[in-house]
Amino acid sequence: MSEPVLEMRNLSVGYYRDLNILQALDIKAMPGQITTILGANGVGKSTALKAAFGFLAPNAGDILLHGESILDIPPHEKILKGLAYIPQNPGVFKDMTVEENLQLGGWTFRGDRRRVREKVEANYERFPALRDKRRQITGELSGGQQRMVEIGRTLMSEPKMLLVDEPTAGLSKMLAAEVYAMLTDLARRDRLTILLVDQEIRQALKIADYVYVLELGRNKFEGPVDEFRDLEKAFWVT
Ligand SMILES: Nc1ncnc2c1ncn2[C@@H]1O[C@H](COP(=O)(O)OP(=O)(O)OP(=O)(O)O)[C@@H](O)[C@H]1O
Repeated sequence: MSEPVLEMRNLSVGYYRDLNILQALDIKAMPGQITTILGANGVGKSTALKAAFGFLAPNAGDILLHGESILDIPPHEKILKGLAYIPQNPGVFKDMTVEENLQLGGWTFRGDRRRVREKVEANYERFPALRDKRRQITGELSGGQQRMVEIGRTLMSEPKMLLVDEPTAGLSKMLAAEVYAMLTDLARRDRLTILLVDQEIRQALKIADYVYVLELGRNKFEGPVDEFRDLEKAFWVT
């Protein structure tokens, strides 16, 4: 049995002192798998990802990357350890071109221009639409295309594990399908480990290997995705 890449262990965390949104949460993301966290609005799914990346300090519990606590490691150093976070709201630099945004994601290569060029090229292969728009100011792109730029920029740093929050929010059906296909590809082909929070329950279940369902900041149930085929039985979905 392999060890988890990322583990939230007994994690209690919130936005105000003593007010825990997540209460003794246990989540494991296994290597090369897509693990999804599902639950009703406001149960704390996004909070779990923010805490995992170090934007919130837990009141109790631990977060482990390859078995080592990362609580004291600031977010930018987590990127150097192969952990990347794609938040819900696109954080692209709107005044810069698409290519400049992608290049910025290559800061981890510390000036190795050839490597940055290679990775930018790899992104154009992944998202051909971005190649066509490479010289365009990112703020002029559609919301969906900006989302692509953001995902592409995150992948520039060659992460081994991705925390992904609502990756298709605001995307057209076609772009959303591309994003899900890309996430599947990253896990199956490149063996990335993915922890995915998604409102699109059916889509998430199509690509996930393992599922956690939260209720009011706590674990409700969990299991391999096959146990969630009967949505009515597993959820509130009708
Ligand atoms: N920045 C914040 N400051 C204070 N409270 C917050 C903040 N962000 C979220 N919360 C609260 O934390 C709780 C969990 O929010 P969170 O965004 O993690 O839920 P979620 O499960 O991701 O929901 P959704 O599916 O609607 O995005 C909510 O009650 C929310 O109001």
